[in-house]
Amino acid sequence: MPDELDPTPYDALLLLSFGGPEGPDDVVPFLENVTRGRGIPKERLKEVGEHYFLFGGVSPINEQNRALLDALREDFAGHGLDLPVYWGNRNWAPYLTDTLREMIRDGRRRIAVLATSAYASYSGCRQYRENLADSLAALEAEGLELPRVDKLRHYFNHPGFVEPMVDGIVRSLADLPEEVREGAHIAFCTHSIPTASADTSGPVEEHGDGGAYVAQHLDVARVIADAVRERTGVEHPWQLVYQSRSGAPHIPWLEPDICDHLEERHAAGVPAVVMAPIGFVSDHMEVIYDLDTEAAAKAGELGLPVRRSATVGADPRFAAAIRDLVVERAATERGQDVTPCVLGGLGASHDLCPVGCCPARAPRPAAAGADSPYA
Ligand SMILES: CC1=C(CCC(=O)O)c2cc3nc(cc4[nH]c(cc5[nH]c(cc1n2)c(C)c5CCC(=O)O)c(CCC(=O)O)c4C)C(CCC(=O)O)=C3C
Ligand SMILES: [Fe+2]
Repeated sequence: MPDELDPTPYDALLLLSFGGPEGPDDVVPFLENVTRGRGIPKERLKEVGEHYFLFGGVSPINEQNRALLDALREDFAGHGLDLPVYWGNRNWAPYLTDTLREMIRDGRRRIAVLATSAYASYSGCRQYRENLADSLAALEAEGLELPRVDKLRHYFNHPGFVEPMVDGIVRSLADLPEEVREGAHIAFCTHSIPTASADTSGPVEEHGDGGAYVAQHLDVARVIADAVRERTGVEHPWQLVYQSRSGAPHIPWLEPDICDHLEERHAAGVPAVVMAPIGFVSDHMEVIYDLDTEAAAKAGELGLPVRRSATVGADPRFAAAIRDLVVERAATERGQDVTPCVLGGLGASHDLCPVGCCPARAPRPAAAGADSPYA
């Protein structure tokens, strides 16, 4: 029997994700959920709807979360961590409020929350905390006694998140034709966000332009590029690039876009590019459409060989990293000294988001942070 790991004070883990449509009839209501009050142009929405219809109206994200749940349950059972795992989404069933209601009915009082977003930013952090606050408010209005929810730290620099991505890039390089392999560049890809949200994603005084969002991506990209060099013996030049821009054209978002980057690299004589989607936890629509479909088509037009490396998905090392994050935070909450497991130069990010961290355009209640209205 493995040693028992102590999850005290936690009595459950909640996997908190985005959600996605599971058939053609789900697409429009899903997009309405995503974009409510977000000021996204109608044209952009029609276009994004088409991306989903191209895949039969099914986003892969829910299946991937089910696979991650299986991996987590297997990992916890195999390591003597007795902690039930639940799943709730922001934008599609199972909805967060329904999952939290079920958790309360099951007697869960202190819940660790893992969001399927590895980096700081409004979209990846505070928006999930607002979703938690909204759900808690709804359940309080139903007369239920609220549990305490704690959001686990950003895990972009956890080895269990980084190592599977290194493997994936090494595999993608090996998969390129031999004559272009050595000269290949790596494009580390992540979701573009408005530059104003990037700048406020963590203290600009500390991180400079692009805030914590850009700094965290650059830090992990450097770690991955170094590890790839160690594995292949080749120095592959790299750059952080962006994808999936939405919003109105006059609002500045992070650049360059991956498609422009491929054009620019091709013009500069670069023989091949590996697109490494480090901003995403699994192969969801942003990856299978924006990279595998759109950017791959652009590369095809250019005659530029490209490969897209794997996301962590349900890799057992990622499940083990999540176990580590739970056990680490549990020990911290019990007042013990812990040494967080991290790579790179930034160190472990905060357990508790400080007041005003990654702000929304209009202030709204957000749970699981220093400015939470809940215990
Ligand atoms: C940083 C970030 C992540 C990564 C972190 C994380 O994973 O959380 C992410 C993930 C995701 N984004 C997703 C889908 C969408 N995001 C949209 C819109 C937006 N995303 C934004 C940012 C991010 N998004 C932003 C600033 C907007 C503009 C509107 C707003 O300010 O809110 C829209 C509206 C249409 C469009 O404009 O594209 C859709 C449909 C899906 C599900 C995919 C699937 O179904 O497989 C996932 C995992
Ligand atoms: Fe998004």
